Amino acid sequence: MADVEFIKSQLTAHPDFPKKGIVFLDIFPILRNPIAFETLITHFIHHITSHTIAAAPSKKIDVVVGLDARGFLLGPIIALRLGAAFVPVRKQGKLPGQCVSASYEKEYGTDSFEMQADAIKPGQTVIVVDDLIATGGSATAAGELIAKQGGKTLEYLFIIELMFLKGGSKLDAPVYSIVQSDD
Ligand SMILES: O=P(O)(O)OC[C@H]1O[C@H](OP(=O)(O)OP(=O)(O)O)[C@H](O)[C@@H]1O
Ligand SMILES: Nc1ncnc2[nH]cnc12
Repeated sequence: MADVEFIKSQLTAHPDFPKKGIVFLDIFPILRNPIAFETLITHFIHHITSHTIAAAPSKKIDVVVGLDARGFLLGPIIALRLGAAFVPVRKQGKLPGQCVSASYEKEYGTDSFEMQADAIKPGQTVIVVDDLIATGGSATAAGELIAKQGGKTLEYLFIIELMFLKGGSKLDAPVYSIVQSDD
């Protein structure tokens, strides 16, 4: 648990950003500190190998999906360490070629997500990685895109979970978060 407290100690809170009434939790101080960043990635990998993969029927993860934009800072590193593919979910209009799309509402607005149509093959096992879950709108949309392609989401992983918004209850697979915030 010392690593959890260390990771938590790096986070900063910014009241009324990007809108009045939102307390924005910033993960970038973790990335500025190489020891904290390494602790974070090692923590995720330990959880994924000892719990997620151990519980998976196929005993492997084929694809790590990262959400635009802060999920891109974590997903590729985790994918490389697992020997898995990395697939981005991007905000609408950024990906070339045929895409699947899903609209969603989040804590401070609405958006649309896309994934390249051939990015996940039917039956592949997938985990979704992002910095934070608030309402769960973003993660729900990502889960829809994975399901549309026949992928099987095993777990959603976040650094931070805003417990009071109960976003995890909307998702089609279990949530793992390192830090749980009640305010
Ligand atoms: O659970 P939700 O209510 O959907 O909110 C969580 C999402 O909101 C933030 O991203 P944001 O859309 O602000 O995009 P950014 O990473 O590009 O700043 C955060 O990084 C999550 O992706
Ligand atoms: N409170 C929050 N802090 C940081 N990112 C967010 N994304 C949605 N809500 C957020």
